[in-house]
Amino acid sequence: MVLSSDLAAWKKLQAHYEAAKHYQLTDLFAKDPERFSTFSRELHLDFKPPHSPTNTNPHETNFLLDFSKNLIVPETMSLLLDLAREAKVEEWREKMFAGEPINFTEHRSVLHVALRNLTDTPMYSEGHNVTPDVHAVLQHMRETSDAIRSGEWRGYTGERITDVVNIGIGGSDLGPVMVTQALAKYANPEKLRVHFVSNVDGTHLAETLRSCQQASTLFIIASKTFTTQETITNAQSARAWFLDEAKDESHIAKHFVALSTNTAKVTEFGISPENMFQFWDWVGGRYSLWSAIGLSIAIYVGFDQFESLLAGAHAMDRHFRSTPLEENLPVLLALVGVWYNDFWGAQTQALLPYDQYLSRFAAYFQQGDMESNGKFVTRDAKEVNYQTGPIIWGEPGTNGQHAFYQLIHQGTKMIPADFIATTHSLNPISNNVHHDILLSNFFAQPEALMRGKSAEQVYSELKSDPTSAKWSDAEVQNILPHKVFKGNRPTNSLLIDPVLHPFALGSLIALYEHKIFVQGIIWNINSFDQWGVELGKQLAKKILPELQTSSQDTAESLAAVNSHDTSTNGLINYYRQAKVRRQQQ
Ligand SMILES: O=P(O)(O)OC[C@H]1O[C@](O)(CO)[C@@H](O)[C@@H]1O
Repeated sequence: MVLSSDLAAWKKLQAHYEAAKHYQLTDLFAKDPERFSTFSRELHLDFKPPHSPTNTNPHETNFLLDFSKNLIVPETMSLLLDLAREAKVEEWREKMFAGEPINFTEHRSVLHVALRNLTDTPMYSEGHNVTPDVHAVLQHMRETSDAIRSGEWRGYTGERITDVVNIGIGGSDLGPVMVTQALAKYANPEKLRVHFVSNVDGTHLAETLRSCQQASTLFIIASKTFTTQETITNAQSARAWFLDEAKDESHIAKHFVALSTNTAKVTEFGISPENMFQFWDWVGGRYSLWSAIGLSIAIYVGFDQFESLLAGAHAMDRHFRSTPLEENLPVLLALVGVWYNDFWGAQTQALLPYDQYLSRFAAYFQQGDMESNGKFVTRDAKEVNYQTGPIIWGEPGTNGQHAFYQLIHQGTKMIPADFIATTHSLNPISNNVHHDILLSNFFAQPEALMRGKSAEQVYSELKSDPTSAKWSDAEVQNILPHKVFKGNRPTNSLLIDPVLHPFALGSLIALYEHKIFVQGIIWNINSFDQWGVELGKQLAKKILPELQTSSQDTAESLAAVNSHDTSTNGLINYYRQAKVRRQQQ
């Protein structure tokens, strides 16, 4: 396979689209009373970590995926399933689980699924059983997080740790940020706070450290490569801040730990090997929250909760690996996404969690999806002639409703949207009235997007309203079109039952990870490398020395930089002049 658009099912879908583009969702529902049951799936997942009999957290969850409010009929789904089979989704799925080096541009397996394999079943990365290695690091994480949470781990003055600062970026930040927010209910921030510093902008570190004390702060330097400029710069500045107070470098051992694959660089930084948590190059950065990168999560909510998160993901892995495509939730989500992305010309995919705990969910999957599937050549190095990964965006409901939903309802773009909610609130305050209101919006928005509001409906509303009833016909005709909603806008609704506990969250994240995997296979791209982030980094390295000025420089004497295009030169020179002018004042 070279171009997916050459596949027979792709061509059939193109032909099918010619009929589908006239579909009206309301008609499809009117014609088919069984539509909801045809296009929805319930899934029960459970899995108990076999080696943790004392972990009494819930280890089961239920999902209801309703994809009936999509511009599909049974034939659409059957063609999309044909496409998945023709693209060899099942074979590639097996290759991933078998640890084959499917990330071929970096010669690596893609084995984040092994990180949540809490059983003794061997999983191999290119012939090596990684399960014992994974379990050993998990044990190290358990011991360390227990010691920090219990107060056994003390800082250099004998104080207990009250603040943990994770310094990392991209996959070494976004997952722990998202999950610690999502599981805040399970934490005790009065005893232990976590902070995340990612931006190389000094403001991020400086503002974070304002509420921390050296004697009670633990820094986690999270970097797979341990060469990422932002992270190493922040780590060096954190080290300087710490030593400014602690003075003696030997105290670093109690205040700095590293999460990395790069032992040499970690040692060079001054962190001892026993404070290093290993992971492996078969863990992609954006799939690494399940690895040692999750240490801040384990410290914040406790290792048992972290383990339950892994168990939830493992349960979803089992579902993904063994369930026929027709019943497979990640596959179904992926296929519906491909339908809009490649046949309807949709450019974006909104993720709209009606759950404040998931406030960073869309931000997390911006990296998860866009770094994975933002590719323009196939695995066989041919330029695609179809769309690959969509633009991912979103905010929690109901906030989004008061911000950007106007465009989703009445704008000119098709925005497929996933609505996500739980059946129960972890905070059923005021007799659960908040959750009922939240969920009434969760149900209403997809309904409104589908049904819209016709000119006739608007007309009768205007006529029955005492103010507008007095309007002239001309006035009515002038206002009326502004109040029309065309509707027919597609959505998925995902209900999680009962609550967003760690197991459920783990399953949810893995659901979207596998969705991204399936789409990447269908587009015949390598979803596991990220060369697209390199060029900007290379140019920044070249520019950095050009920004240097000396204390002798004046605005008049400063030589102009002219090694770039005139725009880049102009911007750099403006900055250099501003620097020098400031130093002259
Ligand atoms: O963990 P590291 O090596 O510091 O990398 C951080 C991030 O940088 C990237 O390589 C590029 O943004 C991501 O894939 C990765 O998550």
